[in-house]
Amino acid sequence: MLRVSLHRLSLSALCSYPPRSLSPRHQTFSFPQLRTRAIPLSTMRDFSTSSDLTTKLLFRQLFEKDSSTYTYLLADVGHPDKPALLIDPVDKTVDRDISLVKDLGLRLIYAINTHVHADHITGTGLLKTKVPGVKSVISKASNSKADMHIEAGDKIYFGDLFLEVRATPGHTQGCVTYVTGDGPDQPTPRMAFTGDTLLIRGCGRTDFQGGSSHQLYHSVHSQARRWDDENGVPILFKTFKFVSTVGEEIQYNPRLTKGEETFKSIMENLNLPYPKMIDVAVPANLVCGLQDDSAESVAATSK
Ligand SMILES: N[C@@H](CCC(=O)N[C@@H](CSS)C(=O)NCC(=O)O)C(=O)O
Repeated sequence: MLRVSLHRLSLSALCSYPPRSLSPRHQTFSFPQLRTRAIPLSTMRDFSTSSDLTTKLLFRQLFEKDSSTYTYLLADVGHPDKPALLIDPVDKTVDRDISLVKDLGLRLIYAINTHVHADHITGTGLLKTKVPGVKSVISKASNSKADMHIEAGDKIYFGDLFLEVRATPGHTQGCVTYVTGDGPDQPTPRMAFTGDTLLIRGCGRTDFQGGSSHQLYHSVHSQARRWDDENGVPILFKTFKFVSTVGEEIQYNPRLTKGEETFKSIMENLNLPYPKMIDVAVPANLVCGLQDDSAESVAATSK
């Protein structure tokens, strides 16, 4: 599933927050600055938006029903190229995503994963075969194949806008959260795409792929808690509701409002069945969803 989530990483990575400054290798991802007209954010209905957000950032929340995955499309429509990125695309819905990108006149430049998913096959590899120039992105700590390996503190530019990378370990090894940029020209309110770690009134399971309840708990309580102090970063995510905030989850999340020992006990006793696709999805997602560089995804070839 794709939601706004937190992922698992080392303590040193967590300590790297706030993000370090942009290194030259990341500056190569930026685009020249430009602005354009307002685009309404019809899917962001639970909190107010500023003029910055509505004039520059195009945002769409997309859904894949079989795995209940949310994919997010973001674009800088203030830039002449309208550069766009997809966060957590699913192989089954790649054609839908490409159609939308075309309809909106966007130029897709990145296909990004929050982590190595266990419940669906990523669409990043397939997007690369179908859309020239698209680069796949995943965290270095995930030990997965991709064009770009990011880590805490990195910035991913699309036009004048950017996402900050924050290490949020706990659900899987290498989980990261992507947070929209901070600054006078960046959209407000800021948004965090947490994948599966922090969910609205829930959190990702921690019983496989190097999951750790201890790390997940500290991702939220030692790190994400501070995000609200910055600007009130809302968490955009899936399942029943569209939007929450880090602060709201810290106050009301039935798992994460408990002490760490109680949280660990809750997580140890979830008794969830393994995701149906885990044996296919994890190996596939370690190689961008494609067994090789052909245009067929693992899901397509295994049917
Ligand atoms: N029904 C799904 C798997 C459901 C599941 O285990 N979800 C994961 C995220 S995908 S690995 C999870 O962390 N759930 C947390 C929870 O509290 O349910 C399937 O079979 O695909």
